[in-house]
Amino acid sequence: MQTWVIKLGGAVLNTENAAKALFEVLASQTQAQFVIVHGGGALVDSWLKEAGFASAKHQGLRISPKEQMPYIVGALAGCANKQLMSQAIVAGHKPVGLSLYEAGIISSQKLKALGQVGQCDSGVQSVIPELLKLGRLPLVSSIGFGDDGLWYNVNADEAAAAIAKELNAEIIFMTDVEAVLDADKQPLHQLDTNQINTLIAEGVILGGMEVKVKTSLLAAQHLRRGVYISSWQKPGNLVALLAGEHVGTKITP
Ligand SMILES: Nc1ncnc2c1ncn2[C@@H]1O[C@H](COP(=O)(O)OP(=O)(O)O)[C@@H](O)[C@H]1O
Ligand SMILES: CC(=O)N[C@@H](CCC(=O)OP(=O)(O)O)C(=O)O
Repeated sequence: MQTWVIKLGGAVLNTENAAKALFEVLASQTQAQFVIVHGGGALVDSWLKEAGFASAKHQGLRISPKEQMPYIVGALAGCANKQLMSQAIVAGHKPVGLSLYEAGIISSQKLKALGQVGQCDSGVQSVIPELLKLGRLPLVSSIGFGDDGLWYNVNADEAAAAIAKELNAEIIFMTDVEAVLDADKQPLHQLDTNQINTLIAEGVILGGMEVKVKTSLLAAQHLRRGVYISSWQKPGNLVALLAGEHVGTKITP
């Protein structure tokens, strides 16, 4: 059976029942098995603000000082993961919440200047195949651990791509916009390497979307086929994408 990794942007948690609607669609798609990798950037923003921290991003990645990590881990591996778990249960799934470590990924520091931001390295054995055999729905946060036992904040798009690679699975990125938009805010149906580089250089694609298109491109190159970025706002998008139809933006290798 084909395995699909679905990257769910954290903003899905701000729209009531949006995740539940998506999980209901997944429950109806019995021809495939699913692994959810989720973000929660907006939740991290609010938890850090409430705790009195300033938070900055560099090319879409949150600079993560050690002293902020308890809040970042609490928001992502705790609150966001467990909120999604609630909605998955209500939609009829039997979810299991995981961090990247249990999902087979070892993390390490990406760049000293970014603090505890992690990259995804060589794997440990993943428990995901066994969970899928048991009919469970893995819900993976983007909190990683290193061989050194330190915890890391990994961008959730990068985390999803690493897990898809590890599982040899298909991947879909579901975010809060219908498609990648051009300078006139019109949806772009397809993007290749050259167009991506140009739009980033022109400042049309920036922030979280910059990480997403770069990561999608790497995933597309690995899979040797197009990878889609679309919105979780219309759950029907997921059915169409699984059926191989065009929704949102296709990133081609
Ligand atoms: N060219 C672009 N087209 C669409 N969205 C863009 C673009 N450039 C930047 N963005 C921003 O990227 C956001 C999606 O990235 P991000 O917030 O990281 O999503 P997610 O949490 O789903 O991973 C959009 O909501 C939008 O604000
Ligand atoms: C290093 C880094 O940037 N980590 C992200 C992890 C969460 C995330 O990626 O959430 P979304 O998918 O909702 O954007 C952050 O702290 O915001």
